[in-house]
Amino acid sequence: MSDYSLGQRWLSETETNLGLGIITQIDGRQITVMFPSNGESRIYASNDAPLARLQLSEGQQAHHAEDWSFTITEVKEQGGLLIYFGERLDDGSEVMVPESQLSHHIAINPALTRLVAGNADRHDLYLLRNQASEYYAKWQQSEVAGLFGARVGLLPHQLYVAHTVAERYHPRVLLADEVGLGKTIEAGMIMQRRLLTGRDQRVLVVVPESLRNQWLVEMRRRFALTFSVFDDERCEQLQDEHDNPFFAEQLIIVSTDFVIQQRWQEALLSAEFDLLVVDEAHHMQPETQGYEQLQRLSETINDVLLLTATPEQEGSEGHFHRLRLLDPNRFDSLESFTEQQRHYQQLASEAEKLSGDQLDRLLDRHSTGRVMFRNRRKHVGGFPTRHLHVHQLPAYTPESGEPWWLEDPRVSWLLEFLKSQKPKKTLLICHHADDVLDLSEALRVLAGIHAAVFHEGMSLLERDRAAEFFASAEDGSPILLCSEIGSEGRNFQFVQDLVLFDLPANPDLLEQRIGRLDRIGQKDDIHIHVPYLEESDEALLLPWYHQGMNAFEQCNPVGRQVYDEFKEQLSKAMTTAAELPDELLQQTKQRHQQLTADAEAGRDKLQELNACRPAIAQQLITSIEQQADPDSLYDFMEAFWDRFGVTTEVLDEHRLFVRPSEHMRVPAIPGLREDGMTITVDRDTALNYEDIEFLSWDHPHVQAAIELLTTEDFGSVCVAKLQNAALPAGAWFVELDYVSEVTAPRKLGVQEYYPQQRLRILLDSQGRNLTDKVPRDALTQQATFIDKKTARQIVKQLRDTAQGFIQQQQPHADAWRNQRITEASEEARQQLAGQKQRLIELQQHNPAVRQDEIDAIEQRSNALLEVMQQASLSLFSIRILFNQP
Ligand SMILES: Nc1ncnc2c1ncn2[C@@H]1O[C@H](COP(=O)(O)OP(=O)(O)OP(=O)(O)O)[C@@H](O)[C@H]1O
Repeated sequence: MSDYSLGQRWLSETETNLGLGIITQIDGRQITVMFPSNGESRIYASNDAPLARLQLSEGQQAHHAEDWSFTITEVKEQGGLLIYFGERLDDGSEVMVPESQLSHHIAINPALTRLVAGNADRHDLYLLRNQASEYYAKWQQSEVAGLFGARVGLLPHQLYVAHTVAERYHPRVLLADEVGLGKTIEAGMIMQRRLLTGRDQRVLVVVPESLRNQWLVEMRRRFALTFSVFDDERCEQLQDEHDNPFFAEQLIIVSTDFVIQQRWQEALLSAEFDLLVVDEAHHMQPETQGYEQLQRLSETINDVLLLTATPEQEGSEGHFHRLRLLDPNRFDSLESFTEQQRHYQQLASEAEKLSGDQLDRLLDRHSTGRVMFRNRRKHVGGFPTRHLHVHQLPAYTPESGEPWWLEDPRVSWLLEFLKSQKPKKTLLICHHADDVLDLSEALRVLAGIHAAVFHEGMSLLERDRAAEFFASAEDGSPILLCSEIGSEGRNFQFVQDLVLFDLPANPDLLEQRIGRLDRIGQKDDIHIHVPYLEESDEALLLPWYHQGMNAFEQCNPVGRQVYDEFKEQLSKAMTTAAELPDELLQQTKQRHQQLTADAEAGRDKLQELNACRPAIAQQLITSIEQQADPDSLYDFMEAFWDRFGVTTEVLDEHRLFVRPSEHMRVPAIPGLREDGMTITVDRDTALNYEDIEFLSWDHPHVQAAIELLTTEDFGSVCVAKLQNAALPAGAWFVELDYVSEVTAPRKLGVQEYYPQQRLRILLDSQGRNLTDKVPRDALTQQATFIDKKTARQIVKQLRDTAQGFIQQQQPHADAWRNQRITEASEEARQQLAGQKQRLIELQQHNPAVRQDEIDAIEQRSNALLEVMQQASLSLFSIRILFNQP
């Protein structure tokens, strides 16, 4: 008598992806099975059909074709058909479901489906799948996920800032490290961690036009982040296809001028960016269009990073307003902010006695605390010495009609200087673009030198080409002539000689100019040359800076304050005197010393306490170094490439070439270029060879490999052989891996509290739980390959018993999941209560703290607790180990 009846549900053993089929015809020696998932039918010989009957049991969950689920309480058979009795999950009502009414989407887990269908993969694919899942869980839970993959040296101050800021639910901070300490790198790291962990998805970067390309290149080169530059032309083109052109990309760079012109204001405001980054933010001055636009953007975008090395370059009021833009509750009045600054010294001595949360609270309440991070060279260390070389030259009176450069003694000095410099390179900065053009003409006419130039009259492309021409070691230009736009943000640390052809009156601008050379990556001492004419402005400014403030050879954090106090006297002296009056010099000196001492004991001390906590920074570095584990990463990827048909060719100890082959298991793997790519897992090699891929757990190709292995079926069921003489022949074990995770809108940031969780259960052939007694690795070491045919036979022989065991374990797995939910909920509740408390405390001092912000924390907490209750539990993989000594 045939086992088959019309209406029975069967799985195809060879094509489990067809879902659950239904017998629609039994015709002598043939049966027809229809698969509703794609409407196709298959005809099989009834004596040899590769089919497995789906028989669910008591306690299991099943899914009805009308899209509801139920828990089976009883199973009966009637005329060859199974009838399931049970309780609906949604309304608790009792139901009776003939098997023909089951959904074709198999409600049970894919691993179990494959087991039932008698399918098994190779042991190595199973191991790879489990490794991928373990690595993913580890990565998700790592406090440094997203910080592995940047092509940078691991510098404590940068990692501390990046980690602290990226951790916040909605970070809004001013990154104000001194010039050249790596604010762009910090911003990149914050972005990377937030993008990879799903906290942010859409980023808008606003930078001065002169830095647009540098940002683009730096983000690609250091972080493998591909930004798109948007300008008028690009937006106009995109307007045809998109109502809002900014939705065309996720990572966008625009220039500050683009934002200021306001043409795209409404589109920018409604483009749903998660993170706004503004470089050289000191230019955004209150009561300007730029500031207003920035303010509006910062009101609609939750996460904001403002970057400036000289926060007070345009005055302290502007600084206050930018802080206010970040946290209007904390910085509600200029008067109280100014008043607070008067007490910084007292605060600093109190703060020095505190640590951890107590310190944070104090800094938060009474200084720029949470909102501003300023690291200083002095504390970072390792910077080269700066040397000043002054060259006094006679004044001259221009003769009418002649170009000035024919007579100006600074030009002849420059020619001699360049001769003596060969083959070293020189950067020259002066204020005006006109002077740059004239000097370029002078060098060409008088000495046949082709100078690279960089000024606001050039297109962006021309500027970047000029910078490249200058940087080229073999045939590049010996000098780059820059107007003031080259004095901010650019990277020229491969140069050691800076000529200041004129001097700015603002000390912060001077610091910015020197910062082009004095930045991370500068390996040698720096030489600053100031050729100046007697009786010129520079003849006064030079001693004012040098003797008055030592501003050339040292960083000058109080320069702007000194300038504010003396600018009128200085400007008057420049119009009336040939030399700096001694009295003014002495006053400047005294005041500078005093302000420096005050700042050291007050403002700077507080900033230092906030900007980097060395023990935490060191811990982050240790975590990255330990968890990066390049050897395991390499082994894992090598096994992956091998199983998925990617060819590899060893180039040297640290470099490997990988390329898709014709025998790929899947058509394409994200992050792997079609024409192949050279990779390394070694950080130093990645820093030395910028054109090769730095593979880390953060890299898109590694992430794609992990996703492929864990979300598809590869390796979900396997059979392996044990050869253990201490055990009877035929003894067997089943090892189950469960995964629990929460699906929720990414912005809720649920993985912070409930990352993917894993549970392992090992049972022997009597169903006894041996999980704690026999670790996974011990079994893996003894396990050997079994051929596919034997594996299938074993699966078919054991699947019913194994299924029964799995069913028995369900309550245990459920209890484990519930425990995880309870723990994660408690952690979320406590942490969010702390955040709420901070705002409530602030509100007591500052009525501007809005109730809706406090409510927002409460709402997030409630939403998190709710979604975590829905954490899924799935059987991720099944391994059967069969003893054949
Ligand atoms: N951790 C690092 N590893 C390698 N290079 C780094 C690192 N940090 C910074 N750099 C390099 O040092 C230079 C200065 O960094 P960056 O441009 O981020 O500084 P910045 O503080 O933004 O400068 P500025 O104040 O001039 O705007 C850049 O060339 C950058 O690539």
